[in-house]
Amino acid sequence: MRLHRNLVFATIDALRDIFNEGKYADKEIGKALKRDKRWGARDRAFIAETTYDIVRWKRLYAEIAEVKEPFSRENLFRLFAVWCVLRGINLPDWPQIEPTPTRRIKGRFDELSKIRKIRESIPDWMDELGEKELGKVWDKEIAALNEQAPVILRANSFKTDTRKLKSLLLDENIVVQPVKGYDDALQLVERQNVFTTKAFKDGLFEVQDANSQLVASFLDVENGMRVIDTCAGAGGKSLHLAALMENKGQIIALDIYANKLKELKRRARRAGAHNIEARHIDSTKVVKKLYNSADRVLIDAPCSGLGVLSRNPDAKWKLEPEFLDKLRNTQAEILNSYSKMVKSGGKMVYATCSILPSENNEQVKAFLKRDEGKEFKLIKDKSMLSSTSGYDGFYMALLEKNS
Ligand SMILES: C[S@@+](CC[C@H](N)C(=O)[O-])C[C@H]1O[C@@H](n2cnc3c(N)ncnc32)[C@H](O)[C@@H]1O
Repeated sequence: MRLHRNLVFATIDALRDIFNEGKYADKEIGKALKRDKRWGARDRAFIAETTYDIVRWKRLYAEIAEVKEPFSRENLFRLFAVWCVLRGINLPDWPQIEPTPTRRIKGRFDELSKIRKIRESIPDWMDELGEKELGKVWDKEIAALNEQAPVILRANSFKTDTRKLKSLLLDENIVVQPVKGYDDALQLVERQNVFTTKAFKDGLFEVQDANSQLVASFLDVENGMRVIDTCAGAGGKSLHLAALMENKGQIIALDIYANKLKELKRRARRAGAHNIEARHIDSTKVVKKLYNSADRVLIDAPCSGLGVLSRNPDAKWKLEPEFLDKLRNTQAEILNSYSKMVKSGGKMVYATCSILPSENNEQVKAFLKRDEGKEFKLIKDKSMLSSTSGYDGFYMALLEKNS
């Protein structure tokens, strides 16, 4: 592989802002990609994938390169040199890149790979927590979460189906395959930008992980129901619920962030979902008004996101144990409060994109024991691991309120 100086420099600048200024990887990559309009698909893929790789492997590479944060520009180039050597790419003869003995990098890699938290490039606390909560499974799970996530589409059943969409995408030179066990899912054979396709602009699909596509179906919705998506964000699940309900009935999409709901409305228009009403939670009144009113309630709770590390590797470095404690309290409060929106005989799904029992089944168990949960019973739950499914880690529990 021949390395292009301007692409590498853009990558180094993005890494500087992500590592030293705490910026979000997806935003910085987006900014970097706008630097030169002449860059083609491969150039853009190089910047995105190299940046994500170095973010993912920050701890391992920093230990190999013997550099510490905050990283100077020289340090960032040393991390980049490690990336090159471990991928078998010849180091370019540039003044920014110190001549580094390849053998030394490989030797340190072999040595350091014996220690899991360094091999898997995660903070000490995360490794301890993963082992405490998942036991032996953690070893395989964290390895799977370090793999690059596949790109999965959800065919929008209002407008198309997987067979038709596959053929339309092929006309745009995008090859996809159905995913067994996931009715509306198509997997990209090769990573490509799908957002510029006509099919996307026409609202024929959303990009959504395969396991995430199981959540809306778990809620057991029917046409004509009143459904509340309490933590709707930009609407991934609301859009899916609207499709499952064939636009019949009502979906109320709530979130504490108005900007996310604005994006939800834009996506709903594109998808042709007309039965979603977005309501910003700007006071407790918004929630209270909805008590005992819904046939179905979805709580897609804010969580650690440990199940989606392959998609958001910078979460490894942004998450902190104290924040996780706060999140668990928020999850319990949300369960207490939003469960009140369920009508007698109605159902509720509590879901997270976490793999930690303390955010998942243990939250549900504790809820069922509290006063707020005494009218509910657990119908079924499902934990999805990345190491066994090949997709994001998710949890979902279906609960029913007594009639
Ligand atoms: C896992 S994300 C939701 C993703 C979304 N359902 C989707 O499918 O695209 C969790 C959401 O909960 C929202 N949130 C956090 N605290 C909340 C609260 N107290 N009430 C409602 N929403 C909350 C966050 O803004 C975030 O959008």
